[in-house]
Amino acid sequence: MSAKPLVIVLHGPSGVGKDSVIDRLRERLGIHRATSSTTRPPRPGEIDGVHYHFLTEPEFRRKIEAGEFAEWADVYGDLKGVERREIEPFLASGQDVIIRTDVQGARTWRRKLEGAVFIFLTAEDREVLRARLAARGSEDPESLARRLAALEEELADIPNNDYVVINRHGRLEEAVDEIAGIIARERCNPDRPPARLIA
Ligand SMILES: Nc1ncnc2c1ncn2[C@@H]1O[C@H](COP(=O)(O)OP(=O)(O)OP(=O)(O)O)[C@@H](O)[C@H]1O
Repeated sequence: MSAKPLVIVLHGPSGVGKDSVIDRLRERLGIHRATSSTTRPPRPGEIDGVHYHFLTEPEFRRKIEAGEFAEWADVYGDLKGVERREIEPFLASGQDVIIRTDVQGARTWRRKLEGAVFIFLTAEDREVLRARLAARGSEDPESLARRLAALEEELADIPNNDYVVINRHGRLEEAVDEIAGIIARERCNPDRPPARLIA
């Protein structure tokens, strides 16, 4: 039996290291990261087609109508989503795809994907996560409260995932090794149906 290409859905609390892990997996395994599309304007340094596909709202809505989005949502007034072209052609050519998302997105992807592997990335404990949020957030207590609530919502989703990986402080490479191992194993898992988007 030949190995089947995989879709990995990676999520976890803000600041836990999702982008860092994905960057290393791309370097090591050549996995394709599904680039999201958004209607928000690019921030300084962000490149169209690399960090996001930046679309106007009419363009985004036209693509929704045309069925081009695998998943999309209105996030505080900005439209965000992942187009099918970021997933299907890669699977067709035998390449693995990794999707970075949040807990809301993970819920949607569970309905939209068959055969995907859901990985929750977290830190050593809740206190590390809370401290990280407090350190990088604004002083605005409302925004910190919103971040802490989002953290609890992420953590409550842990049991709905296939794997939980801990990204320990200063030990990024160990988390990357662990995920690379999961990918190698799941590619050959005879019980997992081939990854596909549910139309
Ligand atoms: N194992 C680790 N040890 C120490 N620092 C780390 C580790 N993993 C990531 N970091 C650092 O933590 C910060 C946040 O990482 P990153 O941006 O990858 O997180 P994220 O989950 O993608 O965040 P967000 O969800 O907010 O976009 C970065 O400065 C990164 O270099």
